[in-house]
Amino acid sequence: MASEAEDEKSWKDLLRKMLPAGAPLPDEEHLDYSIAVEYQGPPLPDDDLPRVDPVQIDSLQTSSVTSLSVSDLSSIPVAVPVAQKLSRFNRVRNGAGVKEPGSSSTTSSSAPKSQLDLQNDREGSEFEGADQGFSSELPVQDSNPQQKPMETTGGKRAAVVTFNTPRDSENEDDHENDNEADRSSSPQSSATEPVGSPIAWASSPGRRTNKRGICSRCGKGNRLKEREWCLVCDAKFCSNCLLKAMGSMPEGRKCVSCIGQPIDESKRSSLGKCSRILSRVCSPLEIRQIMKAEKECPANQLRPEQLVVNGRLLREEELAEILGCELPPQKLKPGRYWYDKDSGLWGKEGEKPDRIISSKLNVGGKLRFDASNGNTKVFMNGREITKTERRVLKLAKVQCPPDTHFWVYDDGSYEEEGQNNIKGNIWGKASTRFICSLFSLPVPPGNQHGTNEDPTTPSSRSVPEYLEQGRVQKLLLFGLEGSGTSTIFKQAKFLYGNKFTPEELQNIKLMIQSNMYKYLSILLEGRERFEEEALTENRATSSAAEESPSVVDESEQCIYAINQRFKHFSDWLLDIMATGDLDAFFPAATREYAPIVDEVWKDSAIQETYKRREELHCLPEVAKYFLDRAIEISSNEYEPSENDILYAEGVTQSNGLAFMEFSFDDRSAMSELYNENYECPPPLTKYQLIRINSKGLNDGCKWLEMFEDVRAVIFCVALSDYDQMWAQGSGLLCNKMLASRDLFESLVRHPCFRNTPFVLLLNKYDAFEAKINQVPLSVCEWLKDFSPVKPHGNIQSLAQQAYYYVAVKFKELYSSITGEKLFVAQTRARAGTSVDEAFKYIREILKWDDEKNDNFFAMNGDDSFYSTEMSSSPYVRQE
Ligand SMILES: Nc1nc2c(ncn2[C@@H]2O[C@H](COP(=O)(O)OP(=O)(O)OP(=O)(O)O)[C@@H](O)[C@H]2O)c(=O)[nH]1
Ligand SMILES: [Mg+2]
Repeated sequence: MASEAEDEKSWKDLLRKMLPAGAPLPDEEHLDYSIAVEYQGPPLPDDDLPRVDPVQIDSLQTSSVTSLSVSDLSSIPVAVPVAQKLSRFNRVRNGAGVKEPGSSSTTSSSAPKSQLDLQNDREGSEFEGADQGFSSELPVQDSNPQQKPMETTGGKRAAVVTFNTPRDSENEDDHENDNEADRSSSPQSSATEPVGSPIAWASSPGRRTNKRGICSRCGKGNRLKEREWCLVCDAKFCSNCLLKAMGSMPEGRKCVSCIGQPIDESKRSSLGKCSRILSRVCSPLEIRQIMKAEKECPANQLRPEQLVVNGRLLREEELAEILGCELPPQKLKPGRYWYDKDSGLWGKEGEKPDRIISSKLNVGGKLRFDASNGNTKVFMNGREITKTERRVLKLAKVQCPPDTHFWVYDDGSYEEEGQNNIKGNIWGKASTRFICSLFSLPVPPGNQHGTNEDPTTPSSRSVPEYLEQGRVQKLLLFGLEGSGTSTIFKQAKFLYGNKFTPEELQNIKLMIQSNMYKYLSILLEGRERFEEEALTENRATSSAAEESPSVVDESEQCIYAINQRFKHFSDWLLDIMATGDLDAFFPAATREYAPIVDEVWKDSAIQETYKRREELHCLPEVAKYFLDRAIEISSNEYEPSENDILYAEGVTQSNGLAFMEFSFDDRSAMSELYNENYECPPPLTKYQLIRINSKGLNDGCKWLEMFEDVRAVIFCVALSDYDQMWAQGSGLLCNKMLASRDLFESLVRHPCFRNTPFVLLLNKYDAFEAKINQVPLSVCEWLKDFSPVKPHGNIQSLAQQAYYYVAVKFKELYSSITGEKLFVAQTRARAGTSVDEAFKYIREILKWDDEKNDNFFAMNGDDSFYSTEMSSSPYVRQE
């Protein structure tokens, strides 16, 4: 390792070469402002830089520290041609020291390097400022009280622009580690290590704290700051230190001292993916080179000894064969895999198939029967298949009783072992390919097998998209009956361009028409009940009054009475409903009976009955919406409007499971930032929205197990349910909000969703707003502690306060189970904009979650813009 003196000399030499002949070396005063001001020793010879001992820094007094704010910097000319930027880049590549000589602000042409640094610093500072705006200013928690004055001005963290030496950062790290021994050894090491050399700190990884967001080099920052990670040692750097620590990145993002070393495997998925911070400090051309090197350089490649296939370690040539084949496994990571070379199926050992790769590769050992840990007694090419595979085969109508042995070829054709009779093509049907995609089973890429299905059926229409399963993000939408999941689902369909086909529209029309009869029959039945009750009451009161039985014209006295014609119609309809034969009469009867439906609905007896709709259990809110238009809806020409479809019940209730695929414009403010250096934006992310209604859930939760790679669970709760009762499976009535909470809890605890983020949609906010002033939230046992702050002098409405309170209750519950943060959004599902906002919010959560996992952007969930933290809720009654 070069000594400090040598290192300083070498960068000074380099600087001289870069400057015009005879130009003086820039003085030190812009180098590290805080340090330069502090230096009070005798004048130094030109070649001797002030060396500041970290201990000395510790002892600095606040008064002697000058900080330069971002606004000060803006007066310094900062235009830097690309060539200069590159020359700086190369300088770092050459391993020159990192303690940057500054330039005088007036000699712009003679000091390209330090101007760039200033620019970088400025950019970094600006960004940090923006960050703070986003995070509502989090002060850095610094455990070193002496250090604090260095960074504070007037009690607030100033945007200090310094060229911090690693000595400083070590020092800060030391404090964070509380490692006295380390600290005392620092001055000594400064004698042998070049000040500011990345090697100086990189060779002592023990010094690095894993504190979120703290730069491993300068020791500054907080958990909200963007950082770039070293792919090898996990050290992280702020935008100021990034290039100094990583140099020209010949193997991608590695500290200079980590070059040549294999990457940390947990970061493999981020190879070649540029981060925002990098795109800020490098030009697009540089980024392209770095990303290419990161993906392609030998040191970052998988090594054969990292892979076991069918129980055997791979050899060099086998790995080459896998990686070089036509259809290699994507994103291959070290691990144990199984491979069926006849079908091309490939998966992780003990798991269901993950993808289909090229067949007939000579790699690994022999496929074992228990390779995927199946227990179905159904075998495919000798491997016992998993339950999910069997379920999908069954849905695809492939006969597979126990002890079936299939032989599947790489074109998808299959036969029973030893029968020499091809029975069909497993992936031939579009519907099968769709089901595979839904349950995360692989399908051959491309539509190579054609389709023998009618291209107008929904499943075959969308097939090419389903095949791109790698990029589809599954969103599971749940909720208790009536919470609004199907409304949200339909809104998403309208919003994101999924049109209903003419066939679907026709079915919806029939459904709306038949629902109308259903609603009317509920009203007629209720009317009968109310009439009987009223008459019984009448009889009781009149017999008590007169003591003598008299003939009373009962029908005239009761507001629930209807005329004979209506009575006939009512009896006929209720009989049909009782036998469950409604569909047999429609649509034939629809037009014929439309006038009488209209008349009956407008009849005063029915209107009186409707007034007591709270007592009619199954009458949905939308009954009036449709019955008011009975004639129009019954006509042949009727075409359901978007609203009709939205309000119609039953549109999404097939098997308790409905799905759709969509994508929407991803260019949020954040993604624009991210992509600003790229010519072509990345393809739109596809989402698959899967709605399971609560009936489907009750079914032993069998569906859940099949959705293992869900990106997010969206749980929908109707806010206005807090005063509603609901019949549980056992028939017992309970508060509907409590029932929702219990269902939510059971999903959160479900092992399938252990690592899946949850988003809670508190829906029906409009109905909630209307109700909350009439019915106190505390009628729900779980919400009885709600104590609103009096509206007087309080800008938040009662509904808003109540909403936050409910959100917090769910958040508390969620975090008590998972220790994680629950994301909450408010919706009014009948309004498209509200649902659109909710999905955009969900999209940001997914991006955030991705970035969190990729370690690119270590932001804590607590800082979500949408946070409704407990601490922020003043509505929890303080005991
Ligand atoms: N006022 C209001 N009504 C809503 C809202 N969201 C849904 N609804 C209505 O509430 C009723 C139930 O909504 P659905 O979307 O069918 O609820 P679900 O979750 O699908 O329930 P099931 O279909 O019973 O499984 C429908 O009449 C919707 O029109 C909302 O935000 N505000
Ligand atoms: Mg519904």
